[in-house]
Amino acid sequence: MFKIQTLNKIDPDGLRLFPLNNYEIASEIPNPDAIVLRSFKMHDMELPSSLKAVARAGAGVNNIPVEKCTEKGIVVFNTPGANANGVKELVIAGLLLSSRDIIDGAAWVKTLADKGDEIPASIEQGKKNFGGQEIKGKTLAVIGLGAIGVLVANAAQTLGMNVIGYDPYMKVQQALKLSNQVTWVEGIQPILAQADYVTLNIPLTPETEGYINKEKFNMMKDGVRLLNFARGGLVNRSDLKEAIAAGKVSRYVTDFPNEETLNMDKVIAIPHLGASTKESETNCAVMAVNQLKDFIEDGNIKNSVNFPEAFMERNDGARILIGNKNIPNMVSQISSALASEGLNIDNMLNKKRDNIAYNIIDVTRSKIDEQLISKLKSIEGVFMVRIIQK
Ligand SMILES: NC(=O)C1=CN([C@@H]2O[C@H](COP(=O)(O)OP(=O)(O)OC[C@H]3O[C@@H](n4cnc5c(N)ncnc54)[C@H](O)[C@@H]3O)[C@@H](O)[C@H]2O)C=CC1
Ligand SMILES: O=C(O)CCC(=O)C(=O)O
Repeated sequence: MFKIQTLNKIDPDGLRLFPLNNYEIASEIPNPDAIVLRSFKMHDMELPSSLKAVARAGAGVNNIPVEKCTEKGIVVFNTPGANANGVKELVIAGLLLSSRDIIDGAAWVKTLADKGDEIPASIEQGKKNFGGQEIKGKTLAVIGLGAIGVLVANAAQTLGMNVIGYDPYMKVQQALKLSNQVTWVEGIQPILAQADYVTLNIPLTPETEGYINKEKFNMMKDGVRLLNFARGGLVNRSDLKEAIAAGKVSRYVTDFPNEETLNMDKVIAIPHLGASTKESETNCAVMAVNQLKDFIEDGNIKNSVNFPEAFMERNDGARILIGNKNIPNMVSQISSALASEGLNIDNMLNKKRDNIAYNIIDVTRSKIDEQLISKLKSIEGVFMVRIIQK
């Protein structure tokens, strides 16, 4: 029986893919084999020694101690692109909310509820206070052309915006999806200088923390509208406050408000709703669960943020999974250890990512003595060993 701990509410259409005869799923469960979560912050959590994998039903992994997981041989997955359409639609809503005074206007019109027959005339009289501008013909800078950024760029372009994009690390598969009407800009200064609207669609990492700061605000046009559906920590709050007070930023739309931004003028705050649609929640849960099952049952890895991609068809024998430092002479030491137990390697995959390597080894024997685990773990550089018996 595999034990799965859920740290957030996970869409049932995903969870039901775990066959109940083989999996136990609960929000509190001792010695879990794997964790599935959304935005729960794991940084202060003790990682149980039983834990083999963490699956983020979503894109951002800044709530997971990825480095610590890697050291402990815990594979961390996310679900690239699975909620991108949900976020794209909210970013488009954010573009419109920042352009038309829909929120204030809708709140004001409610105050007329007891005015009876005077309501139509009051509306016509008062609506001048809630005017706006159209997005057509305006320039939108998309910072980060990943799953969400590309969808936002393409959609905004079809709404008549002049769309420019910036992403020094853009993947080929994303480039192929980007409309040829979107202009690629090489530097951050030239893209910010042209934009009437800026949307942030990059991950929060130690490198991007406080990415939008005084220096970047100074590169922007006066009255720019800034949309942040990525993470609150990307924007330096005190610099934002100054930029709003100086009229540099005319609207800040954020899916990640906090005490400071909620108390700032010109801020449109949304309670992290980017991926809160049935479609996105199901897509993320289904992808997370399928990836997790494939890893737990067969050791295959797809869409991990810390381990290499690895897939090997199984034979009729047992499977050995080994994580080790990416240093010379590991494969030969591992092979010798297996040979010393009389095990015959039938098939083997060795994949590398940065400073780690991951091996899937199928042997001809269907049952292996579990003491092989400690033998393999005693090899210097090996940090994870698992045996999947047939
Ligand atoms: N509001 C919400 O509910 C959601 C928010 N997000 C946030 O949006 C972020 C992006 O999501 P996806 O597009 O799915 O991820 P992704 O990984 O497909 O795209 C991120 C892109 O940002 C680029 N990038 C990284 N650093 C950059 C930099 N310094 N300058 C310019 N580009 C940079 C990468 O090359 C990549 O193309 C996530 O990391 C997450 O924080 C994601 C999903 C839902
Ligand atoms: O699961 C959620 O609602 C959060 C989605 C998100 O922020 C992400 O996927 O990075």
